[in-house]
Amino acid sequence: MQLKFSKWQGCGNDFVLVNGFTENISNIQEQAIKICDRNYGIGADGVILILPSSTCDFRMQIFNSDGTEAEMCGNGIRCFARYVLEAGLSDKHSFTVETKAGTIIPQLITNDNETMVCVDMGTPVLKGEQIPVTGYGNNRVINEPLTVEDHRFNITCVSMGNPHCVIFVDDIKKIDINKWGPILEKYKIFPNKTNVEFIQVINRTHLRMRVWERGAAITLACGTGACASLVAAILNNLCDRKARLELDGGNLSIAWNENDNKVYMTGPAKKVFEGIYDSE
Ligand SMILES: N[C@@H](CCC[C@H](N)C(=O)O)C(=O)O
Repeated sequence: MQLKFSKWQGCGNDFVLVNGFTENISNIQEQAIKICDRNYGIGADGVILILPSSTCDFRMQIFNSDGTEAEMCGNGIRCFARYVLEAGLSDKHSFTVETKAGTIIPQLITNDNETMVCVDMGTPVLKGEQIPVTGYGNNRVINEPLTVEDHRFNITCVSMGNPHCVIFVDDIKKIDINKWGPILEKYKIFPNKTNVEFIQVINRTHLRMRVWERGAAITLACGTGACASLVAAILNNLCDRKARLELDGGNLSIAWNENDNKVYMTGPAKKVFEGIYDSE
């Protein structure tokens, strides 16, 4: 199979983008594992398909590096938006994208030769059963104690279409993400597993974040995770409605708007290279 692709990154969270209008991948989940392999494949945190939609301008599908399909991807949708314009699939600078998390609306903004993408990420989901997190019914899960292997965490759970478990820590450098990330990702109260964010509050407009992603392990950034973390910080009265999220791979500006209850994310997206992938 020969596949035309381009490789993109948003804050170092990297993706292989494939134009589903012209390319056809059979066994996408199996192929995503091979494509994302950093030694034997192209190497990426995920594979994103750009597809036609019957309800929106486009449809996005995102597969993690372990082949599982996720509902949404914040860094990925910014790459998606720039790809659509660059590939000439649209000449509009804002359009609607159908995802498994609902309709997402990115908008491209160019200032001083730099293009950023501002995304209407929709309304955060806060009810336990809808996130989903078991054991809390339809209540919110805010700063709830969780003891795992004798270690006590305090968790705040938010869905941005995909599930996130946010943990505030005093010193992010002291957290062993490789140990706790996979344990929490698969912990029994998360029926669909979860992404796990560790946050150190620097001040009310600056949060430092590290992430363990469901289906992908540690990544340099997670856009939906940054949105969920800002919401979690506001729910715990730790920050203002708008803040800078400092991730390992760059910065995102996130705001939770009081008027429409939606979360807005602004950040970069860049093409790294393009090519043809030859899979056996
Ligand atoms: N990195 C993405 C999220 C990708 C999906 C996630 N691993 C999941 O399984 O929910 C982002 O930028 O949001």
